[in-house]
Amino acid sequence: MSSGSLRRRAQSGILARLRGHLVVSCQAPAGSPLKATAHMYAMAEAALLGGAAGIRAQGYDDVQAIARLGHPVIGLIKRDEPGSAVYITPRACDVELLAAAGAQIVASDATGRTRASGETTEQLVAAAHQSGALFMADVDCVDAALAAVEAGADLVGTTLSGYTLGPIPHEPDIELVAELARRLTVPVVAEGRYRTPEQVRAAFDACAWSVVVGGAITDPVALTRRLVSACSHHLLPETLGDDA
Ligand SMILES: CC(=O)N[C@H](C=O)[C@@H](O)[C@H](O)[C@H](O)COP(=O)(O)O
Repeated sequence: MSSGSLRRRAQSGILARLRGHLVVSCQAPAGSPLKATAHMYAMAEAALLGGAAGIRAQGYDDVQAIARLGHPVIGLIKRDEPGSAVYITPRACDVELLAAAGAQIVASDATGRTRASGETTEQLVAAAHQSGALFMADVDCVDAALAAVEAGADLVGTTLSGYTLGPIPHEPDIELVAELARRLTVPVVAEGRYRTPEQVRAAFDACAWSVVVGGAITDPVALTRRLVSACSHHLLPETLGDDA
């Protein structure tokens, strides 16, 4: 058995560690003052202290640092490529890098949109498996999920639901979680716009394997904005100005 297959067999224990648990996505958006590996590492430590079972992390350096904490890591590399809308781990070489950095699971766009490289989901799955990692398909709909499982994905996330067509909804897509859990035999991860304990519970009620929460925990800029929008200075008539 190749070293990749041996390592991958060990990784299936990773799925058991995530079952029924919260995974926290520790990623800082471009321009955030928190965009540094040290900050994301501290964020991951805080999430684990709070009871998260795993971390979703972006970029080689963050994945490598966070993997040292000894908990399951879902790794991805976000990269815009000309001529394609695919930006989550678009290439097989990204998959190999993430596995080398210590990600036991590599997440990649599996929406069915064409990758700039022309590589297929089968090729990215093969790269993950040869590197000893599991492949998480980030999908937006049922058809994409079915195709990803056919291509060999080990787990499927609703990560990209609401991000491939029209305006981004406010609520998470719990219906998609329920539908995928009914139709797939691989674990279904609920991800995207989860903000409250009620939503997390609803995802588990819909048979999610794990729930990934990002911005509601790790984006203080967005969290501050939400509360600032309720402050009374927004309600003052403009004519009063700041000195009133
Ligand atoms: C759509 C996309 O690019 N999602 C990314 C995937 O890695 C991240 O930016 C999200 O933060 C993550 O999916 C968690 O979602 P939320 O931050 O909504 O809890």
